[in-house]
Amino acid sequence: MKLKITCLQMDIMFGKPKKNYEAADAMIEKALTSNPDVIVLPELWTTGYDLTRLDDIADQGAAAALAFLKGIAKNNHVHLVGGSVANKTADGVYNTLLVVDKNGEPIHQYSKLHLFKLMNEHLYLTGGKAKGAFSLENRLFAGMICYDIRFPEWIRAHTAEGAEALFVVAEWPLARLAHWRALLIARAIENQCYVIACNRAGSDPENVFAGHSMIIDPWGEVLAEGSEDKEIVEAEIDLDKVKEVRTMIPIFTDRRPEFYQ
Ligand SMILES: NC(=O)CCC(=O)C(=O)O
Repeated sequence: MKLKITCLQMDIMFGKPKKNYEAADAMIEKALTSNPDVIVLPELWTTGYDLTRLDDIADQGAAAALAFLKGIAKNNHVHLVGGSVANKTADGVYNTLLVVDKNGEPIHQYSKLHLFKLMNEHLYLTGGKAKGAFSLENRLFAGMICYDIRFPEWIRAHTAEGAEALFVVAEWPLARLAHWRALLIARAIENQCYVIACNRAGSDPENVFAGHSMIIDPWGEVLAEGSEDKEIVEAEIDLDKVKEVRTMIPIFTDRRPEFYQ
């Protein structure tokens, strides 16, 4: 089964949701001209890392982001891995990834499990408590958020249950670009899955971000990679290749988890 994937490597205006909705809308309009099956947005794309102002700018129950994504998905018949947003709830603000299918139905939410202390997430955000697997077109995927890719056991918990592609939404700084590339390629090779990673471009008061959104196949080949600038990164993936690679080198049957604890 083939899917055309488009990553929106947006620049994100610090703490300016209205401007970011306008920017996303314009970029989606452009991306739709190549008829993608799935459009992916980056991490915290409505607010950026303006964490000290979350009381004012976080999205109550992710309602505004969901309304926006639902409209785009339904009007254009396109699936959206709608990045993540600062999601204000009764028990705290979560960094929540949103998935809306091409009928405009919100089918999945995943809140970032591992909070990144170097960017003060632990001071302002609440860590998620549930897994990131979801089903689309009858195939199993997993959604992950940025720092999560440093936890191979967390990714494996999803691929061992059958996830064939990993969507990673991110605000990954340029200072650690080498880690970003190596970790994503390693996660693809060791899990024999597609990795579709959408990072932001641009900068905020603390960081310059890396861009370099990547689409990697289950053999570890990079199918598409962005530059450091704002751009659209696209590739076609063929999910049948996952089975091919998993049959050639059968790590999921050869692994011996009973010895791993
Ligand atoms: N937004 C993030 O989670 C950044 C993670 C990161 O930069 C890292 O090095 O890990």
